[in-house]
Amino acid sequence: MGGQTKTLAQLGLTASGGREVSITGLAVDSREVKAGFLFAALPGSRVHGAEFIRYALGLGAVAVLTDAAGAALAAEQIDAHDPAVVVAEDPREALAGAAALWFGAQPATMVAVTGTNGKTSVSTFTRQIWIALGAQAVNLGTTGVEGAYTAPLAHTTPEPITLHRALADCAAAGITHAAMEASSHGLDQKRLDGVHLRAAGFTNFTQDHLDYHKTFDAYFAAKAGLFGRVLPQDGTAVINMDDPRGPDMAQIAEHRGQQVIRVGHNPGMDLQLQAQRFDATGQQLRLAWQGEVHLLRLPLIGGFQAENVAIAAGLVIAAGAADPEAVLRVLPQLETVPGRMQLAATRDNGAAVFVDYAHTPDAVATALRALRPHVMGRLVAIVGAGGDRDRAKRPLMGRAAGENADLVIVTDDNPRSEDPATIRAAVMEGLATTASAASAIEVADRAEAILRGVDALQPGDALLICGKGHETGQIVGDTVYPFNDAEQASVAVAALDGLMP
Ligand SMILES: CC(=O)N[C@H]1[C@@H](OP(=O)(O)OP(=O)(O)OC[C@H]2O[C@@H](n3ccc(=O)[nH]c3=O)[C@H](O)[C@@H]2O)O[C@H](CO)[C@@H](O)[C@@H]1O[C@H](C)C(=O)N[C@@H](C)C(=O)N[C@H](CCC(=O)O)C(=O)O
Ligand SMILES: Nc1ncnc2c1ncn2[C@@H]1O[C@H](COP(=O)(O)OP(=O)(O)OP(=O)(O)O)[C@@H](O)[C@H]1O
Ligand SMILES: N[C@H](CCC[C@H](N)C(=O)O)C(=O)O
Ligand SMILES: [Mg+2]
Repeated sequence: MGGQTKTLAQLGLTASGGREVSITGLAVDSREVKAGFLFAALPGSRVHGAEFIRYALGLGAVAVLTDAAGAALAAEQIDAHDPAVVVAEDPREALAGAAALWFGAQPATMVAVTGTNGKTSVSTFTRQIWIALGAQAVNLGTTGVEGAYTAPLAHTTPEPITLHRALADCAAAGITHAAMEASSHGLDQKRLDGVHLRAAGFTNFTQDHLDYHKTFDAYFAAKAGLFGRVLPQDGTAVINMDDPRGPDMAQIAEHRGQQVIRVGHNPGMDLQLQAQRFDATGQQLRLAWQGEVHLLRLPLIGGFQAENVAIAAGLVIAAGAADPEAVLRVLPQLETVPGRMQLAATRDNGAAVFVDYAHTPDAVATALRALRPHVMGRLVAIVGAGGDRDRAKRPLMGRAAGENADLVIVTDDNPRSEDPATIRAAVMEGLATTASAASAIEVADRAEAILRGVDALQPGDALLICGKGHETGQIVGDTVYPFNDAEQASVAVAALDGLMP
């Protein structure tokens, strides 16, 4: 980690007995420990990280950060080695603070966004607005670090060491503005508690990740932590009040003394979406900032993208510096977020093929309904659900597709360790009670599903390929096979319209 050393005190940590050591780096996984490191032995969902203390000491760890249970496990493993042991009530929170202090720099102006759907879209639009206004900006999340500096990320909200390394790299590259995604896992595990936020946004709250959170209340509480804990009191909350849980989130923010920018369709909103008109390539939007009306064109498909744009505009305004009128003036420059209602191909007969990342019941319904006003003919949907993820959402995704498309093709989407046929059956089961049940088909091979979906398109029809968005692989077992929905859409159109050799 760059040859630097820091004492525990410099990282805000106090070891038992007041022991002080200098450390040369931090690791959350024992396998990544190097000589002189602090090993954060965290309680996990499968195993307590403290089980690996002996291993970490063998690799040269000189300090251990853990909780009381971990300290008891540590006592059994500390023999010849004598590390400094920091016992924290919440070691994940302590690690977040320590990682922030270890890496030091982060972009001066940072905002975060949470919500079941729309985080990548809002953070990407926020970055695009900042860049249009002349700032050096990035977004960080599902699609990596993007914008004026780029780097890959494996998670939507990385654990604190990876996150603060990325933020420090951004700052070193001259990035002054960053918009990040706050996933519910990330919030629950306090991964972003060391980030200095000016503003935070909330998009919506519907079903996902119940495999991890177990209940809707626990899932909501994790998201609410962005306003109730991470965003400081002098920060500004930007809340989508159209969502049924928006008012609850606004109340949590106000209770903390935060300013609230309200976004929504109803009168009285700070950013009010007054009217939208859709056409084949985008939409016309009447958007008012505190009563001042602006008419603008967005080259974006889907009414919900205007909501995401309004939240992004709210975050840029909330983060300060830019004049709100200037923010609204650059909105027509926004571009489609890769894999979010992205026009991937057009058939010779004019029918369009869109790729979208809808992987929750609400997203499937929202994306299909949003496409409808842009389309004159029938809507064809390709849908599948991921393996090793919330099982309860599968039939609901099938139903959402069946209720909102005219023809549905059910296929595979990252079955991972599960039996793909069982996942497809659960999606089909949800479809069974819908109007599209009779015409629905199951096609295991995703490339073939796309070919058949494209083949079904008549003039004026559109196909929405749900679930993979920007992804470039199909995960079967532990193998990632190259797969790209947008590419497959182009291949299918070329094959059917006779452009293939
Ligand atoms: C379910 C989940 O969030 N797991 C996170 C959690 O791990 P865990 O509690 O499952 O860990 P565990 O396997 O029980 O092990 C406990 C501890 O022992 C450590 N360990 C384990 C083995 C070993 O040999 N040595 C060792 O030190 C582990 O690093 C861990 O700290 O704590 C770890 C350390 O902070 C995280 O790396 C890990 O994220 C894993 C990689 C993950 O895949 N998370 C996904 C589900 C995730 O976070 N996704 C969200 C949401 C995306 C979305 O919005 O859809 C994201 O932000 O990406
Ligand atoms: N405001 C919204 N309301 C409802 N659905 C939305 C909204 N924004 C996006 N979606 C749907 O959710 C999908 C994923 O969007 P996006 O990637 O922005 O969400 P995310 O919250 O970052 O997802 P993830 O949890 O995977 O990080 C989109 O492709 C679209 O189908
Ligand atoms: N961040 C989400 C992405 C899901 C995308 C979909 N293609 C799937 O694999 O289910 C998750 O890991 O649950
Ligand atoms: Mg995302």
